[in-house]
Amino acid sequence: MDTSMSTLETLVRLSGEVAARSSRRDKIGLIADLLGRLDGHETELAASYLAGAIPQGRVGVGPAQVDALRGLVPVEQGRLTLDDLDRTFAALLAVKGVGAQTQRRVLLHGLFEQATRDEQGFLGRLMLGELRQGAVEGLVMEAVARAAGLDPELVRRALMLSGDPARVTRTAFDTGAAGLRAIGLELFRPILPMLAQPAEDLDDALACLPAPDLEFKLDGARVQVHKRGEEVRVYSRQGHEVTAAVPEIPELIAPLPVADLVLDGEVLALRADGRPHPFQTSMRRFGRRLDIARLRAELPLSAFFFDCIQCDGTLLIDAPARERFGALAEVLPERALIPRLRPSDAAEARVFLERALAAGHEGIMAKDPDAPYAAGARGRQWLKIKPTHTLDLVVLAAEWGSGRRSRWLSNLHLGARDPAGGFMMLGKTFKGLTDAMLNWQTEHLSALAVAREGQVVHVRPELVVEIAFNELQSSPRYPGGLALRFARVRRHRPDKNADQADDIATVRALFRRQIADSS
Ligand SMILES: Nc1ncnc2c1ncn2[C@@H]1O[C@H](COP(=O)(O)OP(=O)(O)OP(=O)(O)O)[C@@H](O)[C@H]1O
Repeated sequence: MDTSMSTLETLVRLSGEVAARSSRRDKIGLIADLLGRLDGHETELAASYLAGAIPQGRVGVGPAQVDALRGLVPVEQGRLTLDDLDRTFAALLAVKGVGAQTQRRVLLHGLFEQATRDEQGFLGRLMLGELRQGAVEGLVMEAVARAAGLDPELVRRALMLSGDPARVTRTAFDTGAAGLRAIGLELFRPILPMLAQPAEDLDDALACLPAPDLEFKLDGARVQVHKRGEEVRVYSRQGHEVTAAVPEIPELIAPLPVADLVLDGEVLALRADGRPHPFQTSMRRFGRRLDIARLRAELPLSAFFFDCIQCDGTLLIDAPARERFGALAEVLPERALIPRLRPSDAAEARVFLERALAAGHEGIMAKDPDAPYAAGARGRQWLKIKPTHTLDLVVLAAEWGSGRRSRWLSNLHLGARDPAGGFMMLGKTFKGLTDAMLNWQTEHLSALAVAREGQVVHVRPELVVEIAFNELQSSPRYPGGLALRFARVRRHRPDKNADQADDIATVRALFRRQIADSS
């Protein structure tokens, strides 16, 4: 390796080069070259940091602290090694008790004072989790496979199960294919959820999956539940532990007579008549830390499970969906199973969709009964069928309101993700926002503010919002050449990261379909 540069400097430079290249092969080649040149511990650290993951997990540093650290005078010539970083992260986690804050500050200052300007930027993003993107992780894992001469599928699977890029890299280089195959699912370490693709409508879904299983699509929060013996923990879609907020789930799952269990499902608040509360109401319970007992009496949560990833010592991830659902039906009481049907024809499917909508639900899912559980993937094995068009977009800026709304950030500037990096603005809206939502977004967006320009507050592109709209129109005003018509906010999606928002390719595909439908 280039001995005139420290390993951190090399890594940061490479990360910039990878972002600048558009070809996936080039990106993988660059990363694989670096991994091949490093040795031992530094290889696994490099893979992990490039994938945006700190092997020790979260280091508990917030945006304000990072801003202060980035204000420190940088060095001209980098000298930090990846081992230096690793030691600092380990030390940060080890400090506890009286004086811990001061000690943490000293450690962080020590690190940032030895970093170049670019390294400071990289470290900040790494600690805030901003580098952790599925797409980048995929590239790094392919590079590991290439550098270690292994099947990329094997590496991808090991990462999916362990969620730990450093461990997968170490195993790939140390014990190869046999080691990777031995990596199983670890209880109490959530895996990425399988995701769905939108179908245009029921006919489109049936054309794609002629003999699907249909399920209600409930509008709540995704949960992954792990159980070992009596111990049960619940994780959000993002992999954060939320057990304390949803005591109904451990109460339901802990007594089940199986040694271990990993379940996938949705939790939501139902009214006394069994119809769902609006999503925002369900979210008042989910993710809550305080006052749970009181709120629980007022707003009880119900969990509905639709997948079983492990049951009683058997990993079911590669088993066909029908088998996984069979396992679910065997262990869970009927009331905790998602309403589900294998329709014998299109008419029966339509009745099921109408039943779901009449019961106040969002739509239905069509699932391939033979498909394995594809963690982290958004494929055609799961199709979602919803009657209205919605997109998950990212807030790029917000404008202070006027009149009654003058104390709130109101009009949102919305962008779709650009797979080449950044976001493409598609329009603005202040419609659909209740006072509670205005309060919430004003607080959250203020914390993300980076610059002010008159009434406009530019923010870090992190908040995802679900936008309903009537149609797309071509527009020379916006960089993607498209704009939303009659856009309104359906809800904030704090459960999603910006890299999970819809991308411009999805928007363009919608536009093409719209043109085809109207011609
Ligand atoms: N029966 C079901 N099977 C799978 N997912 C379901 C089901 N019912 C509700 N859901 C929810 O729908 C989502 C599936 O759609 P997708 O994978 O596209 O996630 P999403 O982007 O959050 O979708 P949306 O915004 O439409 O809820 C899941 O994440 C889950 O939270």
